Amino acid sequence: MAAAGLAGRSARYKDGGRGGAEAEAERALELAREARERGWDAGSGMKLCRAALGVLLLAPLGVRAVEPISLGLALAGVLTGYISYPRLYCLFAECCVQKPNLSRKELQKDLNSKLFGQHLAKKVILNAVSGFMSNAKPKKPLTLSLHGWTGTGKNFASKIIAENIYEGGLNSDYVHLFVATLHFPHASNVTLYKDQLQLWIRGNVSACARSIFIFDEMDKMHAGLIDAIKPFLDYYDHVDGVSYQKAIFIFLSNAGAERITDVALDFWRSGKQREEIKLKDMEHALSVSAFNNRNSGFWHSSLIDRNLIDYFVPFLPLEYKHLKMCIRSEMQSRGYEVDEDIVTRVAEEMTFFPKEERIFSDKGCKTVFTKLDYYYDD
Ligand SMILES: Nc1ncnc2c1ncn2[C@@H]1O[C@H](COP(=O)(O)OP(=O)(O)OP(=O)(O)O)[C@@H](O)[C@H]1O
Repeated sequence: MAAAGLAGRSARYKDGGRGGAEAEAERALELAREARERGWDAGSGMKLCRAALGVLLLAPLGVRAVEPISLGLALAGVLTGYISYPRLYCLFAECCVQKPNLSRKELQKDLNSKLFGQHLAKKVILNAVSGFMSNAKPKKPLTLSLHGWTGTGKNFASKIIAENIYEGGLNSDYVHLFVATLHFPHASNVTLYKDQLQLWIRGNVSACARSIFIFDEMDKMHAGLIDAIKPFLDYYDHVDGVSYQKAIFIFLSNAGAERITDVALDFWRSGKQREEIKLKDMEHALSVSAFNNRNSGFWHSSLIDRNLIDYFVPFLPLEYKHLKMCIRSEMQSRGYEVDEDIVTRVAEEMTFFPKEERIFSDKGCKTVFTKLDYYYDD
């Protein structure tokens, strides 16, 4: 039906008399508008508009030499094909909701094979993200707050989530990363940042409802700034005509890392496996410590107060055996054969805490890769 309607529209244009590249561009724009009305996302609409612009730009380069009706037919055919078969279009260009049915299995496989020593984070992320993505009408956006010691995989886990939703992962047009010290450096500009943040998020969610926003260094964000996005995270169907319910917000922070370490240390000292640690052993404590920590971007934040964060996800400090796993994985990704002797030597160069027991790496897996360079410097 849709294809017939659009084909009919372009057939009528053929007799319209103007011909030429301008008219083709107009037709393409009209098709783009119609595609948008039919519920296509704005990102794809924009790309169709760009296609129209392309025709206009090609005109002076001799495209006019092509017989206008054939050109029109070809262009309309391609555009109609794109509109009738969005997936076809998405084979060639990035689309909003590129993988509409996120594969729970793929996400699970990625988390299991890539993220080491984080049984709690894996479980929460898998259930939260796959459940949210399979819900056609979520009541609010998904909000995850990832907490833990440096180098334990918070950014890495966000990358895995992004890659399972958009092929471009963190480089996708629909995934946006904010780093507190880079994007919001000056305390005196908080009011300005609040306005900019709202505008940026509103613009991007209007273009793609399934946008992903990652806020790194939440513990360095000026208090109060993050509250600017509270209306977008709440249970509203629309805010000023825009629905935020399909977006994903991920907050990363070191706040609460001491609390997580204390629990992990208690388990270790009492001879229990770290895999026995349950989410309930930490989740509440994490939200309280983020809320009460003056140095946290969540300090007295209404996002916590109003229960708008869906999950507080603890990242456990990494042990010697996890560092070895990171090193092996890096060797494989560089195409080297795993050399256990080098793995051990690199892992032993790292420093561990607490001083007496030396259990947890104080930089997580963060610097093991540069240390590896030393052994392959030939
Ligand atoms: N648990 C882990 N499993 C596998 N690799 C990891 C893990 N933690 C860290 N890494 C590796 O170390 C790199 C740095 O980790 P990442 O940036 O995710 O740490 P982070 O927790 O975000 O640290 P920070 O709080 O300092 O920002 C990752 O890109 C990844 O390669």
